[in-house]
Amino acid sequence: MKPTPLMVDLTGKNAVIVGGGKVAEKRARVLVESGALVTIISPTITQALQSKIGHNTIEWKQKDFDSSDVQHTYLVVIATDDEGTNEQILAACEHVPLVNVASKAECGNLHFPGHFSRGKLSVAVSTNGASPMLTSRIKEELEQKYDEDYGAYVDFLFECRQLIKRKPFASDEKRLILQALLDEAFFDTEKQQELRIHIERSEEGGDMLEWIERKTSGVGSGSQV
Ligand SMILES: C[C@@]1(CC(=O)O)c2cc3[nH]c(cc4nc(cc5[nH]c(cc(n2)[C@H]1CCC(=O)O)[C@@](C)(CC(=O)O)[C@@H]5CCC(=O)O)C(CC(=O)O)=C4CCC(=O)O)c(CCC(=O)O)c3CC(=O)O
Ligand SMILES: NC(=O)C1=CN([C@@H]2O[C@H](COP(=O)(O)OP(=O)(O)OC[C@H]3O[C@@H](n4cnc5c(N)ncnc54)[C@H](O)[C@@H]3O)[C@@H](O)[C@H]2O)C=CC1
Repeated sequence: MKPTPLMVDLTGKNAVIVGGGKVAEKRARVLVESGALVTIISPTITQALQSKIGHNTIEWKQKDFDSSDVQHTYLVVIATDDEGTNEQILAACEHVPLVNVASKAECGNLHFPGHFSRGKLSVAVSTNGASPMLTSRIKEELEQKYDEDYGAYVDFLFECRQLIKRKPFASDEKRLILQALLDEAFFDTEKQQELRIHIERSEEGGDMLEWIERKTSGVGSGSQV
């Protein structure tokens, strides 16, 4: 497998997880959050999974796997603790677009990276299966650096960018303004509010840049976050 990081929309897609253990539990959480319609095929499931059945979008078929379970599905997670069964499931998945093999990741075409979100910011870490523990450590470091408050800051950047896109500024000015918004001064919510108002009123890119320069330590001064 030669992995390519992509963002994928799974809303309303059928996803089958075979196995109901700890790995199935982790994958079910991610898939339900992404809006997929999840079916678990397994004779047993964990307590945590049991508490989710019937709510949101998880269904449980309490049975051993057979090949009809993976017809008409977009994504399959193979996560039983029986290697022979896992191989049999993989053989039945030829037509399935996305397949994750929990016990032998390189046999499928889908990996689950270590991942967290802060509002619109999404951070995913992968070592291409070399060391899940290193992934976990790097993810934890980044979670501390980009803490819970970061989501609101990314929302602010999103809003400003939408406003700036609609302005008649020259494209190089737009670029400089978008870059200047990354100055750490704009972590401050009062300054964010002032800036929003100023962008709304402003018709001149040059003036806008001068105003930002006065509010921050200067465009391109290296204090970007
Ligand atoms: C390919 C991949 C996923 C996939 O797509 O299935 C994969 C594959 C495998 N993991 C295995 C083992 C372990 N995985 C963890 C933990 C995590 N594993 C995660 C991701 C990934 N693991 C993907 C690649 C990520 C990358 O590219 O770096 C994390 C980050 C995210 C998550 O799982 O949600 C999560 C950290 C949670 C967090 O902090 O967020 C631990 C440690 C623990 O549990 O504490 C162990 C035991 C120690 C060890 O073995 O290292 C085995 C062997 C199984 C066996 O022995 O049978 C395989 C199979 C193989 O190696 O082929
Ligand atoms: N990718 C990853 O991050 C990791 C992968 N693994 C691998 O993932 C696999 C699953 O691990 P865990 O969830 O910890 O195992 P587990 O033992 O907690 O759960 C296994 C599940 O498979 C079910 N099962 C067994 N035979 C079945 C069949 N014929 N049809 C349907 N379901 C069946 C069992 O009822 C049970 O619910 C193992 O092969 C393990 O090596 C383990 C740890 C991490």
